[in-house]
Amino acid sequence: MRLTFLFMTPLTKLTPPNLITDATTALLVSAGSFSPPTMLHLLSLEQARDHVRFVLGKTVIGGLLSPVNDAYHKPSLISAAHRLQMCRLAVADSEWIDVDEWEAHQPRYVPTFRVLQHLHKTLQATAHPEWQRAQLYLVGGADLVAAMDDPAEWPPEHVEQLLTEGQLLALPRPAASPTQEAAFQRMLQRYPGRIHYVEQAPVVANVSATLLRQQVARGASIRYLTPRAVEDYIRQHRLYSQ
Ligand SMILES: Nc1ncnc2c1ncn2[C@@H]1O[C@H](COP(=O)(O)OP(=O)(O)OP(=O)(O)O)[C@@H](O)[C@H]1O
Ligand SMILES: NC(=O)c1ccc[n+]([C@@H]2O[C@H](COP(=O)(O)O)[C@@H](O)[C@H]2O)c1
Repeated sequence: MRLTFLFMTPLTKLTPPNLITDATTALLVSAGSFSPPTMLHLLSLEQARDHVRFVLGKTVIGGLLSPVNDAYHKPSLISAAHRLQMCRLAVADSEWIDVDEWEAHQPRYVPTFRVLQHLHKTLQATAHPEWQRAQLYLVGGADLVAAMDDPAEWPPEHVEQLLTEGQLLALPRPAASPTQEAAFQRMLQRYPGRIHYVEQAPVVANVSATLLRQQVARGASIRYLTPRAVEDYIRQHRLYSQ
């Protein structure tokens, strides 16, 4: 039997309730493959936090990376054990971003709205109203939002549930195709006020996990594209090198 209950969402990096003076609080979560995590995954959360603080006027109590379950079966996925460890290394020096292992340790694939549901329940189970009332924001690239327009990939009821549990915070991603652009615009129109677009994000970069895997496979540098500890881990374990 797998002891999935042992993998609790970590709350240790959340802003202590006694330091929260704002009435409106937010928790940010980034769900993805993280195969491997890149600097842009981390920068996206930093830029999302600034947007929520300065534009939406809320106190951000924390940020989480939620690596997808192995059962997602995306061809580029390596085992969750490696992806979790790389994510832990990536956020080790962050005072506010942590890794939520719950999704990766479930016995099957977890649709993203369930990840948010689980976070909501976790916050409700604390004794702190400042955390309990935190609004959940799923942070991702505009490509993630565009993908939600495709019912074959994202069943509409999953998107509806997701936007009942929380809101979306999208960052620009370069090299979007016209089809993706159109899908993104349709999503913005379909869910007014539920999708926030950080159009003026100070840093927009064409960095993806795919790029890092390609760099490693051809023996090229990934320095500064991911934290040094992640780079070292990739080399030590000879990941992505075939
Ligand atoms: N350069 C980037 N700018 C903005 N968002 C990004 C960037 N890279 C990744 N993201 C977002 O991070 C989230 C997690 O994505 P994921 O781990 O699947 O990354 P990816 O780099 O797109 O992966 P892959 O290249 O393997 O498809 C997604 O919402 C994705 O849009
Ligand atoms: N129906 C769903 O909830 C659904 C569908 C597709 C992708 N996702 C999520 O989106 C994230 C990014 O996936 P990709 O790496 O395939 O873009 C992952 O966390 C994945 O679980 C969720």
